[in-house]
Amino acid sequence: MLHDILRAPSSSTHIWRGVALSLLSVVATLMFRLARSRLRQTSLWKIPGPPSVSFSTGNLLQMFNSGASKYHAQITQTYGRVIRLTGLLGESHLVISDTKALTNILLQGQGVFDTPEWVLEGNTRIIGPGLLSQGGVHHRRQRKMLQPFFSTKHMRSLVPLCHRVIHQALLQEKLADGPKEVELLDWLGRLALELIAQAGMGYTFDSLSPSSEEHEFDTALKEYMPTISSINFLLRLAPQASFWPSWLLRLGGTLLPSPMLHRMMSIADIIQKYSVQILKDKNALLAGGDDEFTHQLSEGKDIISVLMRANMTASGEDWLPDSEITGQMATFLIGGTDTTSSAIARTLLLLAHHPEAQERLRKEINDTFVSSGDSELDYDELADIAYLDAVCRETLRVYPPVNFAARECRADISVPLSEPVQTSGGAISSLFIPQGTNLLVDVGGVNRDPRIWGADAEEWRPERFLAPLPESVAEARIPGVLSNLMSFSGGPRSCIGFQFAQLEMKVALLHLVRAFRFSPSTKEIVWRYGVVTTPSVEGTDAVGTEMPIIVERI
Ligand code: HEM
Repeated sequence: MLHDILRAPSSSTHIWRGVALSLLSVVATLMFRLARSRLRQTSLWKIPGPPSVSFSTGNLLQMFNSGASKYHAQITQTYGRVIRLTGLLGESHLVISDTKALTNILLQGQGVFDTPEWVLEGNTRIIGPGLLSQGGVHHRRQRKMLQPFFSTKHMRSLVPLCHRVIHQALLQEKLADGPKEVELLDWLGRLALELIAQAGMGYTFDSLSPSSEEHEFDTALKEYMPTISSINFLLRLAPQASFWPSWLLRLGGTLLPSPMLHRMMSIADIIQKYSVQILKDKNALLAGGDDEFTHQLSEGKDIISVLMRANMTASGEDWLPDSEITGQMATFLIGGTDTTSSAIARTLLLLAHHPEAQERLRKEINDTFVSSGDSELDYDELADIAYLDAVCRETLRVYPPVNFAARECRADISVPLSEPVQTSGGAISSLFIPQGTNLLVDVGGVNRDPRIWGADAEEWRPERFLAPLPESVAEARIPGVLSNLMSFSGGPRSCIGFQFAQLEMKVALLHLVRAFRFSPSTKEIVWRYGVVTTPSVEGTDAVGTEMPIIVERI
């Protein structure tokens, strides 16, 4: 048919001829780019890795599905610290847990390794221009501007707010009696949402008041991670559409027969709608004068309020457009909600399965309250509860909520390895990474590496952090922003909220473990692998997340 169109003499077919030629040139360009990138990557073919199971999707379906944690553990065990996976149409991906290579990759600087274009483009379309969507110099500028809000000094000032929000949450009726089975994940999600909304934006969604119905925003946030994980493949095409206007992209998305993509589009709309509404409300407060502004929940000291106030007198490149402020809000809500609720949920479930650890933690918490003599603990008193710190670290080590950090190599480079890797072409002591290669920083691979942590690396044993760690841990020089762990990644793109996340975990566990005893429900909990690992009940649908647990007031 294409042949007929190209040969058709009639002038009425000129348009069709033009369309066909354009299509041909797009396909030819894509084929050329594909061939060039595959040729560039031939040096990676000798790297050990599982055989590809599909010409079109390689190993990606095995690696990125909700039950992939077993596959992930199996390939790490079989192929070691540098693994080649096959991606779309024969593309090579590297999964790396070699700490020397990771130090070079993560700390190298964003000129060489940065978040992949497809992730940045997808985030821009879904979240807006926040920290998770920016690369290179734009990212550095935003990061520098936001960093002071995540400093230890600022964290100290947030402790009273965290206590207050958690007390408010504990007044919620369904946790008041017991023993009874409670779906705790939803509650933890609302808690994490309120904490980041109040501390980061001086705003409340009121999602903790006893009478509040499930807010559409809570639902959207809860479904965000499972939904985005399930459209991973489509997002990889995002850079091809980077020049498309939003309306055309939306039309294309609507026409694609993918219910999960449609759900993602409505989640993005809901997040956008509320971010814009929050900014509008705050602008109204700001217009009411300084008094009104400082009477917000955060007394005007939250990140967004400070940015807005600075914006009033800013000019040139210091001035932030509304889209960047709302993009930042959406970034914090997405980056700081599911991750934290998943970490607290995991810790409580582990404590439910390890009653002796739960008792020990409760005793240490109660002893600290007695010796402090205060009704509330400050930042240093919290930090001094050694077992609480050990429980949080060990949970983040064995069960990191985020399994991978993604990077794309922007220039040909060789990185040194901690130990030689046996390839089909002989042993190599440095790894050549061609430009354009996608990498997965294997967070769990480092955190649970038996050669670093010992033979019991897979075991949850908080006591390991109360004694000196094996020398192999220091020798590994793990490049994580949280010492010895990769759970928050490392380098200029590491988790900016890592101190806040730990503060939230500690304050939540402090009050929950003091007031309630937790034991496992009879329902089997499975942890679904995705951008963030989330709990659900065995046999329920792919985006449903829940964690029933038995709660009893002490
Ligand atoms: C236990 C909870 C959390 C975990 C495990 C976690 C983990 C991570 C990881 C692994 C990354 C990717 C880093 C990379 O690509 O190298 C990240 C990025 C990020 N996280 Fe977290 N996170 C948590 C909580 C939070 C919280 C509470 C916030 C609050 C604002 C937050 C905000 C962010 C942001 C904005 C980024 C992007 C940083 C950038 O690109 O510069 N996270 N997080």
